[in-house]
Amino acid sequence: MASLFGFLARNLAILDPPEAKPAAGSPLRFGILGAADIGPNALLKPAKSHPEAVVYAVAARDQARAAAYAKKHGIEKVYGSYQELLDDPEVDCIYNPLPNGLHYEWTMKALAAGKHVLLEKPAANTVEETRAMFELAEEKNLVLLEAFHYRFHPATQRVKDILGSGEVGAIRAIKANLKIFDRYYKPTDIRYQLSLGGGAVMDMGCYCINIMRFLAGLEPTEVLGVTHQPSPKETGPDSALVDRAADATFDLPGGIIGAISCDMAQPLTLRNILTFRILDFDVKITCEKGEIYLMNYLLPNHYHFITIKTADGKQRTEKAYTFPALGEPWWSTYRYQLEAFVNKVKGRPVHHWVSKEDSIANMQAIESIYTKSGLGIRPKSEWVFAQ
Ligand SMILES: NC(=O)C1=CN([C@@H]2O[C@H](COP(=O)(O)OP(=O)(O)OC[C@H]3O[C@@H](n4cnc5c(N)ncnc54)[C@H](OP(=O)(O)O)[C@@H]3O)[C@@H](O)[C@H]2O)C=CC1
Ligand SMILES: O=C1OC[C@@H](O)[C@H](O)[C@H]1O
Repeated sequence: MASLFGFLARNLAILDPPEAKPAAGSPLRFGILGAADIGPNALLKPAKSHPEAVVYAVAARDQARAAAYAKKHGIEKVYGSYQELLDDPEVDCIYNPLPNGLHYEWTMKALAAGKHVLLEKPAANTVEETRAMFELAEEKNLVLLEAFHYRFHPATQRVKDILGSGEVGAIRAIKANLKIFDRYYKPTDIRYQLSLGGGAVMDMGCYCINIMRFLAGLEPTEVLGVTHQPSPKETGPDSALVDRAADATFDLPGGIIGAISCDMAQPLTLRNILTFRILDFDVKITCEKGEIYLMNYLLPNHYHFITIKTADGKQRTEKAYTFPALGEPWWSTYRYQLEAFVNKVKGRPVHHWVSKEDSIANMQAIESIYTKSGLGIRPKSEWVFAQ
């Protein structure tokens, strides 16, 4: 009963977080590029409970759309073009949730305008673009973070700590899944458009790859095999080049085998429903002296569990919603991420981070899968950076 109450209380607070009292000094003013669907969960709600973050402006290609979004979410300033927002000197930080294929262009423009950037995953369409963005951020002494929000949550870090403790011994294999059911995304969704950087490996596989690399603490040396399903024909002329779903296996140093499985439209068959395959956000780490399983690594703030099986046949379950000295049970992955982002911009220590090298290596693994599958890497931006 107590845990049911905890679940409900936590999830109600995630939906409508308590408002923080503004801290003394000037808050960081964020501007959002695009009236994006993910904006409320990834930034607007987390900022509400952050004493030093304010979402001050939004820009959309259509000013009326930006105005409607601003009204709905209580955003002060509205722009009818992304560049106008970047030109606003009142904006300190940009949140870039544009389609993947536009990440590079608008992140480069934001950095060139002197703004820190919280950039949605995957960082860009290619490794080359990813590297260029991070190099410009370094050159300009600005913060750039690829928004792998799940990495900032205590549950993810707890799994990493258990692995590091030696309790279950060395890792032998990691299998990460991320699947969502059919009809969750419409055929017109950005995720199905090749020119916008579509594909399951880009959209969902990027998380599977990221958690595999993070937990192993190693980079894959080779893609051993890939299978993929093309997107439905009604998604557009490039559907054959846009993976609706993909499975890949990797060789990691030390003989570790990594496997990922992602699907943007898992068929709603009775078998898939009964075997819990239609919503699958889990990771299993098989080790020399046991096994760890994390159910829901993507959004563990809503609900998750970590099962630890040891060689002596014992099994226990853990949950981690807060760090010993940071967070509230209702803090979402995005709220933990915002905490780190604000601290980084303010020059303070951060509890966790996703580095430049990490983002480049993740993109490298994505490219390796697309190359091995024969689909080819996603098209690089036609926009050319001229400083
Ligand atoms: N961290 C997370 O949990 C999540 C991350 N994401 C990532 O965020 C990004 C956006 O995803 P999501 O919010 O679902 O996307 P949306 O479909 O809401 O698109 C985001 C914005 O892209 C803009 N846009 C610009 N050019 C185009 C174009 N040619 N076609 C369509 N849209 C365009 C639109 O802006 P305008 O308003 O100006 O028209 C739109 O508001 C992706 O990179 C995705 O991977 C998505 C979901 C969850
Ligand atoms: O968090 C997420 O999960 C589902 C994906 O399709 C989305 O883009 C993403 O970032």
